Amino acid sequence: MDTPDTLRQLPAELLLIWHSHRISILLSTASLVTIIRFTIYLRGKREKLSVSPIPGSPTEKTVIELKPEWLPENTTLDPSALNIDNHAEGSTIAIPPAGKAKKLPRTVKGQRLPSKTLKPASIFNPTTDSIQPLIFFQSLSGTTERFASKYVENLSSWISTSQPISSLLEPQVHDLSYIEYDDYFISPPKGESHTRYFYLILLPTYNIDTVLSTFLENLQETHNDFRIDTAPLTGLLGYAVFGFGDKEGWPTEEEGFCSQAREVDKWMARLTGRKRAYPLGLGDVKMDAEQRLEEWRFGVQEALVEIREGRGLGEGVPGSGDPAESDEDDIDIAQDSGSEDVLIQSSLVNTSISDAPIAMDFTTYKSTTYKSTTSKSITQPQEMVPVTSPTHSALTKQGYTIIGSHSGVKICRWTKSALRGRGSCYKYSFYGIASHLCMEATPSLSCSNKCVFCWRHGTNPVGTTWRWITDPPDVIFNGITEAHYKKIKMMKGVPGVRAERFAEAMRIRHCALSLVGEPIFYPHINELVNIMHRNRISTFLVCNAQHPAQLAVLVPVTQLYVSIDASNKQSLRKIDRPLHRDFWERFCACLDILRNRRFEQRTVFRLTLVKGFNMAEEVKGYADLVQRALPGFVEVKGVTYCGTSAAGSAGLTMQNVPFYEEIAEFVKELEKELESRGLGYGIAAEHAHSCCILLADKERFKRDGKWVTRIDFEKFFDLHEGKVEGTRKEVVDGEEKVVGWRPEDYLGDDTPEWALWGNGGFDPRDVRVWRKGKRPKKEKREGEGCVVNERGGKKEVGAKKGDKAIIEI
Ligand SMILES: Cc1cc2nc3c(=O)[nH]c(=O)nc-3n(C[C@H](O)[C@H](O)[C@H](O)COP(=O)(O)O)c2cc1C
Ligand code: SF4
Repeated sequence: MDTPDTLRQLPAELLLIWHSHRISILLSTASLVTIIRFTIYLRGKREKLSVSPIPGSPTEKTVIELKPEWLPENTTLDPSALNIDNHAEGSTIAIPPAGKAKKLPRTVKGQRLPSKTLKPASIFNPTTDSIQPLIFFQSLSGTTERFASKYVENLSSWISTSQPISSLLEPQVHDLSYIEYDDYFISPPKGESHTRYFYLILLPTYNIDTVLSTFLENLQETHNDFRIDTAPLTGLLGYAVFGFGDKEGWPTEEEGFCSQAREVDKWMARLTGRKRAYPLGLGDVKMDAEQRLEEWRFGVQEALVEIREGRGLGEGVPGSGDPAESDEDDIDIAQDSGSEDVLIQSSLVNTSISDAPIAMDFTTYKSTTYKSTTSKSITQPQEMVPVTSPTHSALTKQGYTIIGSHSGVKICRWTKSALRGRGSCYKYSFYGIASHLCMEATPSLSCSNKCVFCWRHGTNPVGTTWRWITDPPDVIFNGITEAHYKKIKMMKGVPGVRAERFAEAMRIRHCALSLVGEPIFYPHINELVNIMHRNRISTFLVCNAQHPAQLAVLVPVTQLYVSIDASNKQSLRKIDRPLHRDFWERFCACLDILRNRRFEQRTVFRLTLVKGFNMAEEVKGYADLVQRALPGFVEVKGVTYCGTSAAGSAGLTMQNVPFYEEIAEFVKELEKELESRGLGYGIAAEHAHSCCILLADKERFKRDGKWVTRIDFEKFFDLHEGKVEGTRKEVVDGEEKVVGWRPEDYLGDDTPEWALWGNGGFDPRDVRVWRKGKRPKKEKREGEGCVVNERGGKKEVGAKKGDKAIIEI
């Protein structure tokens, strides 16, 4: 009978317990719920963080459907045939095109550029004249004298074995302490009628008054003497100067390293009317003088051969200045693009789109014929940029060399800057690419977008399909490298070019396949990339995310870029003005392919921010795209004003150019947004001079807590050649096997301190040069990583109309 009573009393008991303990019960329940929720959150976060794990084990891949219309015109896609190195593209399945009619094989027509005959130097007649090298030196304590006599010995022995001996005479040596300056430095010596002189000057530096100071004064006086021509030594065949100094006491050029040799080089340029035959060589007597002098000797010998063969000093950089040259001379000609993204106002590119000679809008890609702007039906493949076309001459005037009929190469302004020791582009700070070792080229001048900030689409062809006569990859490779070397050689007389960098530049180490147009448009891009790798040239390839079929089968490059010009469909349409109707689907497919292939190569998003177009309110959108493709890196750059009518008609003005602080702010927000989604990206490095900031995947590109964004290029080539085994594994026939390498296999050195976020990104070993009147009154750091220059209190960071770069080096 007890039980019913107890049951009856239970509600009252429970009520009593509730009343007396309700606070502790409520508190305990709340704590328990919090603990459970927190644990779930933490787990979720850990799981999310591992979306980009280091793949020790097989990685999942999604099947991406390639639509038939995405496949290149006149081709059928056979990924396995193109899968030259057995990389893992098999899992990015390219579904064969349903019902795509087989066409006849594409016509491949190689075309070698007709070699331009160089004008013989008027002053030297190779059949009748001979070259007399005169070696001048000055030495106070004997070091330069010793180097000079060794130099003469080596040069003489080279001359004695070089053919024809008759045209190159045995060198004569003169100690500057014992000659009459007027015999040699007011006019060339009066010798035999067919003897022409070539001066080589070897000098130490003394920051005290010595006989060297007298020599320098003499050169200066001769130049300024109103009775004498300002360039009385133009009759010389050429000259070259080598300086000896001591870095222990004078560590940098700014602090006086070899300053007198630099002065003499400058005065000789004026007196000879710019007859510098080889860049100024500099050697540290306690370190590398011997090696530098040997390199310089080889360079001088090459110059002598050129003269002997009637080619003079080469063509030189057009417009490299007037005879009154100085260090402030700017070698960049007005229409020099500077780099892939630095855009400069130029009348040359101020061509309206409607005037573009062969702009073709293939929005009806299914048709078998297409119409040019002249409405003429064309059924046969044509040359993309025929030699006779206005496009060819416009691009040539802008400094491009056109190879065959659809490839181009151009020397970028950073390459020139690095040759002069004035700093490399951001790719040096981030990845270790020294700009003087880098070639910028494209195998396709044509593109399928008409981006508002691209100044080239006024002159370069556009189209959605490849319907041109196709040049073979070896012809392109030979053509672009030859043209690049020729352009480098043209720099040898430019003031400030350093002999050792000039010598190094004669071996291309890197290729930026990004110049203009769309490189993966070229049907043999894989073979071209393989030729580069075989020649141990690294490849940085930038594509516009409009060609998923080609991207799916691209062989792994050293670093693969996708331009992310907007975060959503509307914005992308406005910015890129794509020719493809299904541009957004193509774009998304490319992101999925990039995700699938992120363990085969380093993948990068390149964001170009345009204020008022693709910046405000788009952080979340960009984060969505990063989450979708999981690139290893995100490079964020500010657009630079291009000033073309195309840009103007798209409503782009100077107001659209973001300040560096705005870019930095954007990047910080993006980092926060990615972090909130559990994606482990952090701000790794910056290059304030080109308004560029790098975000990287912390899980993959940090080692022992330090950023490792740099690349071990030699290791990359060794992996490519199979000298070293990679560590990328996949399940093949039910078994886990090594199938290739992964980006982690060719990580380089730690990112240098000066390149890290917050330190500006300028290599302290280079010399920072400001154009006249442009040096900021004050340079200060505002917040983390933002460099703000103040000129008269006005902030001037970012590009500005008429400026090649606001923060110059
Ligand atoms: C008093 C003095 C001043 C010097 N000043 C400089 C200088 O300003 N910059 C430099 O690079 N080296 C400087 N040096 C280093 C010399 O250029 C270097 O030792 C050179 O090899 C000397 O050459 P010589 O033995 O042929 O005279 C200086 C050396 C001395 C003794
Ligand atoms: S990557 Fe090469 S081509 Fe591009 S800007 Fe730098 S140096 Fe020039």
